[in-house]
Amino acid sequence: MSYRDGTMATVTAEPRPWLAPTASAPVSTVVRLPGSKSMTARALILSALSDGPSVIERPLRARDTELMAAGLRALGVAIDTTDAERWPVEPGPLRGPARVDVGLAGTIMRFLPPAAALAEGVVEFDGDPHARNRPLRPIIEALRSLGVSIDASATGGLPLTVHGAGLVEGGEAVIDASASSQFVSGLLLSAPRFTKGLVLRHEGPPVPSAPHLRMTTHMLRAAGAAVDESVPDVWTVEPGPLTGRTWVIEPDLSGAAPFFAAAMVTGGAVTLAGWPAESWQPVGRLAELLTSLGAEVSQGPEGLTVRGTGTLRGITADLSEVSELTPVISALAALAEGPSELRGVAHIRGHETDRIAALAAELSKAGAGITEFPDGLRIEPQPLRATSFETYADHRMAHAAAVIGLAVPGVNLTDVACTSKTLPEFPELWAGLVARS
Ligand SMILES: O=C(O)C1=C[C@@H](OP(=O)(O)O)[C@@H](O)[C@H](O)C1
Ligand SMILES: C=C(OP(=O)(O)O)C(=O)O
Repeated sequence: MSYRDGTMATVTAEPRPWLAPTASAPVSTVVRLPGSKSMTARALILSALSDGPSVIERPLRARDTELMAAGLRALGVAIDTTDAERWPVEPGPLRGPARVDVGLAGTIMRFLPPAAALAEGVVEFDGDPHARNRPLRPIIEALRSLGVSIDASATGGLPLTVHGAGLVEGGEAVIDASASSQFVSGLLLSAPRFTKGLVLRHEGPPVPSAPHLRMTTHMLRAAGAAVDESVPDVWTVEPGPLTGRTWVIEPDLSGAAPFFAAAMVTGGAVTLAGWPAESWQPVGRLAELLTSLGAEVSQGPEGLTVRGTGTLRGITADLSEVSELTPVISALAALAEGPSELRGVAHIRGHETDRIAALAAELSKAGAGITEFPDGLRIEPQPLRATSFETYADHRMAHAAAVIGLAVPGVNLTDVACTSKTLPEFPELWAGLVARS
């Protein structure tokens, strides 16, 4: 059997030890960052499932999105990623056999299998060693209940094989999406193409990352789908065509978080250029959190600006809506004037690494007082010290270490290359930021 191979774009960079630069003056600058990972991923899937061509403007070009594009190409979609600013997508009949490398991307391992189920032929999925530990079983079981044939590992995750039948019947499904909102997003994104559409009901502890679910439903509607989410924990997607269109991707708000943190730690100001007047990302929640930590947040024609005030307060916060911000907020908490308690994020133990355990271990090594809870951390600031900071192949652990390094000389990251997951330019952008301080 000959495979079209979606694994060729894998850039598993060699570990790159890195001494985090320390800031000697306030960081004050305007940063230009690439597009949102989450929006780029959704735009790629929706464009691939549309009945005409699309263009993705200002996409994120990073490991997660390049692997997503490679996976879709392996299924027969033409995606030209030559121009960093503009990716034309030409959908074609989805077909296997194909192999998809998901890297360590939750978006790929949860968004692509439902699309692969629409293909004709066998589609195999695997990824980085740790990707095999990330939760997947609920979405696989939901797909099976919708009539899709899938072989998964004994643990219910990767590696897995989807036996695409060229169509998915669809209908009603029940899922426990408390371990990841991406289970819901993944099913909804392909649902307009299911013969009967989808009525998906969540049963279990609350679904995290509500803003990401809203991003999914907004983008589905923008592509012409009829979606109803008026009943809590129930999403209804009518069957129907998706329309090709131009997607303009917003700058990545979570990717901007460490840069905003740099302004806060150094008493400077960082503006994220190109921030839209209306956003599909949870900018209100981020502004609220940074303000309670002591920052001033404002929006103007130049972009979104975060200003450090010289005060960094500890906070008590439920981060379930914006859980991917936990590492950077934890770094700020470790440098704050008083203790913080960050809760509501049990599911981030299933992110790129067990982020609660990883933050507890590395912040303790740096000298902070840490109490670990099943769903979060209490952080007691103490004078911090030089340390070897393990990054666990997790881009956001690297961001957290970089933020601490601004204030603490001698923070040595075991690897900064893991930032290529969402921002390959991170080390250079960060060094430039500090050099200008
Ligand atoms: O749908 C998405 O694009 C994402 C949803 C969230 O996942 P979880 O709900 O698993 O936290 C978020 O943390 C992740 O970085 C991106
Ligand atoms: C949780 C994250 O990623 P993923 O999309 O791989 O789940 C993240 O980027 O913080």
